[in-house]
Amino acid sequence: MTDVLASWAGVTRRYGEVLALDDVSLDVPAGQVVGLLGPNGAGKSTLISLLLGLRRPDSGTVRLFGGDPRTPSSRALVGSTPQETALPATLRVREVLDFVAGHHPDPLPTDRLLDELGLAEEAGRQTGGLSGGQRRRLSLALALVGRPRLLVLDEPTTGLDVDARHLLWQRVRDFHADGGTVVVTSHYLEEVEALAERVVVVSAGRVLVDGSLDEVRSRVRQRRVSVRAGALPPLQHVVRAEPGEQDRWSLFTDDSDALVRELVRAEVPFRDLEVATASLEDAFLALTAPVPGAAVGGAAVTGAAVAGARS
Ligand SMILES: Nc1ncnc2c1ncn2[C@@H]1O[C@H](COP(=O)(O)OP(=O)(O)OP(=O)(O)O)[C@@H](O)[C@H]1O
Repeated sequence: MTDVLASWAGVTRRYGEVLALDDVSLDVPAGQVVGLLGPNGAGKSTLISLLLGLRRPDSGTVRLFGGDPRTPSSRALVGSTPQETALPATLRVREVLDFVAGHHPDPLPTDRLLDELGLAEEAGRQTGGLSGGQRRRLSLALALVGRPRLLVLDEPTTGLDVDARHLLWQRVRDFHADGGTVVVTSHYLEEVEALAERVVVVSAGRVLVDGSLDEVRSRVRQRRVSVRAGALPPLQHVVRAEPGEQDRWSLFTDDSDALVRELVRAEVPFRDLEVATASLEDAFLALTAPVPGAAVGGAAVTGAAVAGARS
């Protein structure tokens, strides 16, 4: 049987009136890199905080290494970087890392870690004076120093420049190549693409899609074709149609070439054609639209009906 390192089973969690997680079930087997992808407020951080034993579910069960996430022996095998890194401002980079290393039975050599994360020159600096990127890298070093089996990263590179982001990703890939398991949250498709082999799309507290990177990529990578047109016929290649100002339509599609050909073939008298990459937020909306199978033209019928009523 596959060794499951982390699991949520039928988990629901509220904050007062807010339903942050709604009956979520997920398993993370050993050796996998799982990306939790979703817009702000989707429930990603709540999933993580339950896994780390920082919060309890209202119902359902969360397991870490098969046991209660609050058990100290389980938590010793997890390395995590919280979203907001709170470091003691007056301590030096090496002091903080040595201090945390001292709490683990078999820590990684701290000099090697500082080197790998591009922090060797900052080793003698107080953490209060570090840049955002340096703080994130130190935070990853702290997560790795105890040789965890599971690495939990909550939006690890938000706000970082490209170089800092790539360096951090590389270290996470190395961890995985050595057999490590990773759960990483992000609202960047790019980050999830760089790291994860399996992607779980979370939105409004629910799991929308759970599949391979390729599978999820094909469902969330959409184009927005924008045209001015009075009325639209049903269009097969439209996943979702959104009316805008002055007869403008935003048509979301998996295949913008095919959609434009379809518009021409249907002799739609469109003007001001624009094609752009749809945002992930738009893709999430398409995924939550009540059209089974996402790539069918049902949404276009709604759009056409709206257009017809308006013209
Ligand atoms: N302490 C809290 N009190 C009240 N509501 C909260 C609290 N923490 C989270 N929420 C709400 O629960 C929902 C899920 O939040 P959560 O932080 O888990 O989402 P997220 O996907 O991690 O978003 P982000 O990317 O913005 O961190 C949101 O509606 C959020 O506003």
